Amino acid sequence: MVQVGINRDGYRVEMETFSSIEKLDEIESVDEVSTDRPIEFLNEAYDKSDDLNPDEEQPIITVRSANKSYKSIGSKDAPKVLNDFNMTVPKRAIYALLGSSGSGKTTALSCILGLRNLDEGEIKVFGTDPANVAGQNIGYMPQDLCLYEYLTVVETLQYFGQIYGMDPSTIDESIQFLVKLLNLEDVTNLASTLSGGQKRRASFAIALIHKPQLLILDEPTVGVDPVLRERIWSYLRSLTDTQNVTVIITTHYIEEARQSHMIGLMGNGKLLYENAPGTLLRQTGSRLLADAVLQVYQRFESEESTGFKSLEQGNNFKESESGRAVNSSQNHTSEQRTSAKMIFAKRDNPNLNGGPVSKTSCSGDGSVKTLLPTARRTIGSLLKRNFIQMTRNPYYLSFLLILPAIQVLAAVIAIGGHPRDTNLGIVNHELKLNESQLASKFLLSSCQDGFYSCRYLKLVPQNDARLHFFQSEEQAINAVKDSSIAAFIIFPGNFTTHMKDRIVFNNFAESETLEGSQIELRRDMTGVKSVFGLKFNALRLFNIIIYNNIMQMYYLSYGFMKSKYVLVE
Ligand SMILES: Nc1ncnc2c1ncn2[C@@H]1O[C@H](COP(=O)(O)OP(=O)(O)OP(=O)(O)O)[C@@H](O)[C@H]1O
Repeated sequence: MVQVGINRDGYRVEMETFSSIEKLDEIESVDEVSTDRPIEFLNEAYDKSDDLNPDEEQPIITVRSANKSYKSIGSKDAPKVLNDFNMTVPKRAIYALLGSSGSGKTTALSCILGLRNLDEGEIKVFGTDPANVAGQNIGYMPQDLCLYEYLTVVETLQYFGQIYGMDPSTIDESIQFLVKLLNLEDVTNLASTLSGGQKRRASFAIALIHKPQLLILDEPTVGVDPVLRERIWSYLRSLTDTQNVTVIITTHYIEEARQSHMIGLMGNGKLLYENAPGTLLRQTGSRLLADAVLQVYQRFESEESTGFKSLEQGNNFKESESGRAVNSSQNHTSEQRTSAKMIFAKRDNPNLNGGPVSKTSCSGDGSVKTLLPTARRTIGSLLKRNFIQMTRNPYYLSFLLILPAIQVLAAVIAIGGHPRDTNLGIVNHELKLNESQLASKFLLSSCQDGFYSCRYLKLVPQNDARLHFFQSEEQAINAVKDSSIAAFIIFPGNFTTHMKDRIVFNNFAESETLEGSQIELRRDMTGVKSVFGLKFNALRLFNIIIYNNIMQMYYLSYGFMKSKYVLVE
């Protein structure tokens, strides 16, 4: 089948179209185009939309009275981006959504995809809420490209194929086809090195890779040369004609929308007109779709400024048999009808706007048995993608490698490491040291092992702490204040006796016993670094002495220590 298009110089070009993967080989010579016929031939060749027969019985998407605004924090009255927006996309149709920049096309598409929620209104996709539609059934090409910088085009396509649960041979087959279709020559190049047009084509390929039932394409032909653009449209037509696919496409190239089955014109968040492009051409008496669309907008603007007019008042569009007004649907509410501003002709085909919607079956039955392999594949492909990305990005990789070292360093700087040569005070009420003993620097060797406090202190490694004995807590606090010691430990009088009682009576021990079997660590919190380490160390020693010497025998748990802090100003 010969398809006719227009080249950059306004000349007619011809090329063969194809409708399936098998036929792709036949159209490899897309460069062999004829440029010898002027633009006049174009209109006739393009104007095929009325011959098309999308399955009008089954709208695949219906949008009713949709309202949406982007509310930012603090702003109460954000303008409506979708303002009582209605839309009906028949099954197996190419639906071109046209409108000026900022008219709300992308917003409408993102709501249809379930990426954004409406403020009011209803959207049905495959007869259900968009949130319930399985990803496999939809191919979406966003305006912002969805490529991974450090993956090649092939790897990206493989990744998405796996995510969609395709088997490797089908993925390869699809990739081969899409490479030819979209002239993706440099498929082994990283996405970051592709030109803008190449990136768009790769993004388009991602939307097509899993052969979805519904394609939503946000300006797929931007930056694509006219011959390839024509080829893309031919392919979309073949998908709708032969493979039951439905396409919604946005474009700023109005003439190319002649190849769609339906056009929807958006303005100020409303759908102003919805019909076959051929019908619009007839209604407006235009030869170019751009002229016809312009007339619609002019009419809309004049009605906006003069107030609403009824259809009969000043409608100079020719009526068409199949023409239909977007907002005058019999299925719409009276409020919707009141809000209709642009009415071209009566709607003769009730099937287009409403009726039951068939629900496409999702792949798999949703049971754990079928979900598990899919989940495994998805996790596998995610891991593979992350691994490739990581290994190709030297900065990221080096960061990942040194991250644990940075974390350890930060922890050491913040809380301090193992204490070394810390001056540790001891107030041991068990020993009842007198002034002369303290003055002559009481030595640990004089501490008798019968006291558990002595056993404890003998476990303190000499490198970690130098012990300084004090008679009272006040003396120790003063030492902390003048920085002679960083912390001190208090052993209560009869510590050993209370410890033994506690072990014997366990949960039935009296509060005096519980109090008397605790040691206190008081620390100078102005030097957070060293005292954190001290606490850990003191606890560890306490645990060792108690556990090794006593508790192990009775199978008791430990945790008798409490700490108090001294803040030195
Ligand atoms: N995330 C957002 N937050 C706030 N405002 C937004 C956001 N996205 C879009 N808008 C605003 O909503 C309006 C419609 O944007 P939208 O992208 O839907 O238009 P569009 O018709 O797709 O435009 P274009 O043809 O240029 O892509 C614009 O005024 C835009 O600034």
